[in-house]
Amino acid sequence: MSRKQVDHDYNLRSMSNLMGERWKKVNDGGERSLIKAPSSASISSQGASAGASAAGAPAPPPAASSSTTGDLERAARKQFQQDVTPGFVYVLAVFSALGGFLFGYDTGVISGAMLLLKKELDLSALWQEVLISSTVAAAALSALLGGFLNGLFGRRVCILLASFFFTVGGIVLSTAPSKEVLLTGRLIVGVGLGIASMTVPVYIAEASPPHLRGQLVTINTLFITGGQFIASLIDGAFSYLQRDGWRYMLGLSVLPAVLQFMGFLFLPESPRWLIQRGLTQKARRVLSQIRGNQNIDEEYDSIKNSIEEEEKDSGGDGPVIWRMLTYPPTRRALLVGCGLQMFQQLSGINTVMYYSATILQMSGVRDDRLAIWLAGLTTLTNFLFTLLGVWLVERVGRRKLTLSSIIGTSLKILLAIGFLISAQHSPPVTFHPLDPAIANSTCSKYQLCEPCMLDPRCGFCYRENGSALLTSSCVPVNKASTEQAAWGRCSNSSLMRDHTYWAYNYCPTSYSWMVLLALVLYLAAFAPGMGPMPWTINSEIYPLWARSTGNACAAGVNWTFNILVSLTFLHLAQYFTYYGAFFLYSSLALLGFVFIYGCLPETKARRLEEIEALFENQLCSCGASDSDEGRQVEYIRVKGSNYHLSDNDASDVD
Ligand SMILES: O[C@H]1[C@H](O)[C@@H](O)[C@H](O)[C@@H](O)[C@H]1O
Repeated sequence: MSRKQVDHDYNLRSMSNLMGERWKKVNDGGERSLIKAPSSASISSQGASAGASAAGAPAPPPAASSSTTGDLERAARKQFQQDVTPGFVYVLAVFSALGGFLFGYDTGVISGAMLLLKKELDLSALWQEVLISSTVAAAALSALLGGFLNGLFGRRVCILLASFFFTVGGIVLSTAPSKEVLLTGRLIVGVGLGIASMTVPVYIAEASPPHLRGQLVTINTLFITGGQFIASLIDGAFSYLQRDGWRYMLGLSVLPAVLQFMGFLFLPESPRWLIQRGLTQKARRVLSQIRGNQNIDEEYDSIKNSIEEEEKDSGGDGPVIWRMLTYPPTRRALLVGCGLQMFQQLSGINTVMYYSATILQMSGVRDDRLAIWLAGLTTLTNFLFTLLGVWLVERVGRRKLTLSSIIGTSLKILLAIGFLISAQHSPPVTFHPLDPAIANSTCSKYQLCEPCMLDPRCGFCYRENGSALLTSSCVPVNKASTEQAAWGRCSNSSLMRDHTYWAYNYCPTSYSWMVLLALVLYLAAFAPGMGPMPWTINSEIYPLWARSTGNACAAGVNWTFNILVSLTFLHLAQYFTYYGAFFLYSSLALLGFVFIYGCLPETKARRLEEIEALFENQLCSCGASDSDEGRQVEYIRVKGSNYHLSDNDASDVD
């Protein structure tokens, strides 16, 4: 029997297991059960006839014509999908995804808060870096710890714990009297972030029906990007409140955190975790609650059997990570999961998310506030295009979506080109001050703005007349505040009248629009695929015994590369120039494409329990199973036996 045939049978078996004895009365007594991963065509054509049929209107006679039969199938499918997706699973997904919202909010809000904090608490550059990166570092560690906690206490307790940390962290931050207390608050929030980032996708995946799983888990990333967008609005709005504005920015996260905590007091534990812990009665109750009191016997049995099978296969005793590494399918899944998270971060998303205001300034947007609001435009783009990802994930599948997205992220090259053109048109230094103290400084040696701006000790002071730059000089920056020069016309805001400007970290240029356009295009490519898919795919590729640990490791990799990329970005830009840094990110995206093309199998519409089989072959032979992607299995219960629609003429049905 060919592999394809085996796959096909396997799928038939598992799908019919999943569906069990779900019968739908359609038409005059003809009984059928349908399942099919919805294709775009089928979705869009579920029109009025389906609605009428679902509403109980009489259906046309069976087998009259293939189009009538098609209507019936669509009606039955629609009815069926309505039945298998009771609203409760959406409530559960949304409350869980509040964890994603807090992830986005807390990582996003700090950049705007920092602008105010550094002035009010007189923070040095080191303290600013510590406050920003401490949260991400704490998240990396607690994501790893979260794997252990998840296995031990379950998903629900972990989400409760995460929202508790978010709440306490938010309160500490908003009331902090000193930078040390602020650091404590940021660390507490980081612990919550790590736990939430690895638990929420797992919890949603374990509670969702297969045909909606991708979409529901992707909602979590939608909430992450939504959190980042709201954070940028809040940053913009409170930036006008020079005193204590940061307290509101940081403290507002308490509201969604409390909401999530309250919600999870009432939401159930993951049925899969309960079965694994032997709490079978409870698991049954929860499963039927999530499935809207439908008959869950088959689903329950199939999860239970798979868990027992998995445990036999899982390579015996020892710590889970060891068993994962010594059992080839989980080892491969782990490599794919961690690789995806690594390439997500290496594509440089957080250089854009955390530094977009700075990038815009570097590209010549002079006004602070304008830069903050334009940064809001980039977070909005990220959010809107993640929404596109939610829509696409069950239609085109994870693999195609991820591949096309990572290819698109090499659009960062436009960012590089924008910076390159600006650098090539860098304004010259036309005025060399005579003061001996300054004349001997390194800054006075630069002939162009570009090298002057790349040296953190120097800034560009110039006067503008229309579009012409006059008397421009490269002078040392004031060590106490980068907002002024150490000497001369730009050392004091009262002297900076008469169209005189101080540019630290950027050069005046007329190519800012190109950078903004490149940012938007890059995000439009990144957000539907590379943003959500690493989280979604990780939530589905491990067998249950390895799921917590696999997700913990992958989330740990995500946070670790997050911190590596965001901390090195400004230094990288300094050594390789901005365009050099962006060229580097573009080439890493191409490397990621090769990895994903070779190693990522399609998991769309498969039951969590059958995904392990996708990793049974050598790693990087997954690309070969491309043909599976288009496969859609449609089952019709025809007078008592399973029937594969594509093998026969539709008019044979019933
Ligand atoms: O998937 C998310 C999302 O794309 C965010 O915008 C980004 O900041 C995170 O680092 C990433 O993990």
